[in-house]
Amino acid sequence: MYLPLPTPQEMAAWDKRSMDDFDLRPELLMENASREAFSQIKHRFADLAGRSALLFAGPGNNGGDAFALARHLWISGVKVMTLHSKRLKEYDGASGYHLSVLRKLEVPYAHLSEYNFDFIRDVDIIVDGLLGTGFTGELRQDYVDWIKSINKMGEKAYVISLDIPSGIDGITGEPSPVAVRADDTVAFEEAKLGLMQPEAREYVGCLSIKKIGIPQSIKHDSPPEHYVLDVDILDRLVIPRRTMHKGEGGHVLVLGGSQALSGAAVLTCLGALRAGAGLVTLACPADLARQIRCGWPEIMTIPLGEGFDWRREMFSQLKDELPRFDSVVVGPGMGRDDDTRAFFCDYLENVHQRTLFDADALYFLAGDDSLMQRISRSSEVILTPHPGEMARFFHVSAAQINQERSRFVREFSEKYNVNLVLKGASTLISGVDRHFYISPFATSNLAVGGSGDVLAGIIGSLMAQSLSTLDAASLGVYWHGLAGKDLENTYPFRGNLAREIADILPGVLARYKGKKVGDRVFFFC
Ligand SMILES: NC(=O)C1=CN([C@@H]2O[C@H](COP(=O)(O)OP(=O)(O)OC[C@H]3O[C@@H](n4cnc5c(N)ncnc54)[C@H](OP(=O)(O)O)[C@@H]3O)[C@@H](O)[C@H]2O)[C@@H](O)CC1
Ligand SMILES: Nc1ncnc2c1ncn2[C@@H]1O[C@H](COP(=O)(O)OP(=O)(O)O)[C@@H](O)[C@H]1O
Ligand SMILES: [K+]
Repeated sequence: MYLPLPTPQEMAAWDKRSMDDFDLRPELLMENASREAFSQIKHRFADLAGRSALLFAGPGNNGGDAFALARHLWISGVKVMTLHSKRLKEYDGASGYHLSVLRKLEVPYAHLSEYNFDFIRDVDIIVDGLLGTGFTGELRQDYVDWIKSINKMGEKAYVISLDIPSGIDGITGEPSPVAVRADDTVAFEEAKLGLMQPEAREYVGCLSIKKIGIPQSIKHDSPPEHYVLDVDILDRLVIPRRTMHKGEGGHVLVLGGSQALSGAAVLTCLGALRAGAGLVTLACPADLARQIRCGWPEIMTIPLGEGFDWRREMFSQLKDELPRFDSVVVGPGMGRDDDTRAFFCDYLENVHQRTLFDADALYFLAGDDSLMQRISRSSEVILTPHPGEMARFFHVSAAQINQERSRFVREFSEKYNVNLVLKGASTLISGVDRHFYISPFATSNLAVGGSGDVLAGIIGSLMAQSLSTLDAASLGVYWHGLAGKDLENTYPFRGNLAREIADILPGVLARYKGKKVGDRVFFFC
């Protein structure tokens, strides 16, 4: 459901406790790690005997993993060359141990700085064991050159990165300034946070997570701050009873739409209906409601006042009706003028406890901290900004938000203590439980106008179906991402409509719910 995403520091603490409290020797963990990488290579190459492999072993334990792996490949008949970054006598600890076994087996090795890559013609397998979670800062120049050589050879050869592609920052996922482009990355024990950041996507290749024997209790006692959403989050949706009635599917109220932007509110309603809400009602200015009713018979309407514009007085018409709804989505296509703002302020005075704030509602909230104070510390509300909307809360640019997504989300959560979804590739969710949940999906098929409106409807629908707000957000973001990913098959060059994201939701659920994905992070390759 939620797979741990430790930072390098959190991972190092788990490693240390394995040794200190359980006497698990690092040589053993390294052996387990190398065996897992070995089985991944065997998965790619049916017959290993006679193949050639070039292993890059860095100065730390990541290099030790490469030494242990070199032994497995050698024993399987692979022509192995191990390239080490520091002098042999400088290796100690677990890496030194695995190196010594390798030397006894007389596996060929050479010092990286003395090795001439010009002589390499064809190599089948390249193992990247240069740098793992101990990498910090900017790569030194010799590493930049080695990584560039790996990537050059990798145009033809298969490249596997141990734990993390060398050069990728374990927290931000950024190449610093270059990084290995792997076909496969085998993350040991858990995927590290950086691997799930959008910046790392083009380097990681197919990511698998392989256990190496860290005791469960250690992870339980010191849980990480971040998690990635996993496919079994879909199991939160139970198969509906055959005898259910529509009221049991939840009733969502959408407050949105304006003359210029009626489509946004309709898309939110469609998202809610396709995500299984039994009833969806759109409340909007009367003339708009009349138009929408003609085109969308499934959407019920509450026509407010007269004309096409929002007015403060319209709220009195709605106030007494609010309790009959199971959730409210406010903001899509609502507009930003003063009268609309006045209506919104009145809504905030009487806010439904299960409210999702999106689009123009976020615009109003970001512009006036006193409005935010009215909903802060409400554990069942949720805000779903895209980076541009988030930027308004912090008076920075969207680019600045994207550079430090986790930091801004953390600051926001600490200040207001509400649930938050920061949209975009690798959407980030923070719950009032103070944990962070990252979506595994980056797909351009979701980058289309109206896609966020659909997401608001999905989450609103799940909130109405009695899921906790955090589960509704996590499941909604995953389901929406899965739909986008699925659309890649039909529309590899994009061109899908936002409406189609909503329309395929039930089919996507039927196809992927309960699907076993083993230890691979679904859809990452
Ligand atoms: N611990 C365990 O039990 C297990 C750990 N495991 C494995 O160990 C990995 C973590 O190992 P680790 O901590 O030794 O770090 P790792 O990334 O190999 O090397 C760090 C060294 O890199 C260097 N360096 C740093 N920054 C640099 C830069 N900017 N530019 C250039 N060089 C730079 C610096 O060395 P320096 O040359 O400066 O002495 C530093 O000392 C982990 O990812 C997993 O694969 C598994 O075997 C399972 C058991
Ligand atoms: N490259 C991408 N990868 C994954 N999801 C994306 C990507 N681009 C956009 N999305 C998702 O699509 C939706 C876009 O929402 P938003 O920007 O609010 O659009 P709109 O206002 O037009 O509805 C969000 O859920 C966002 O996370
Ligand atoms: K590596």
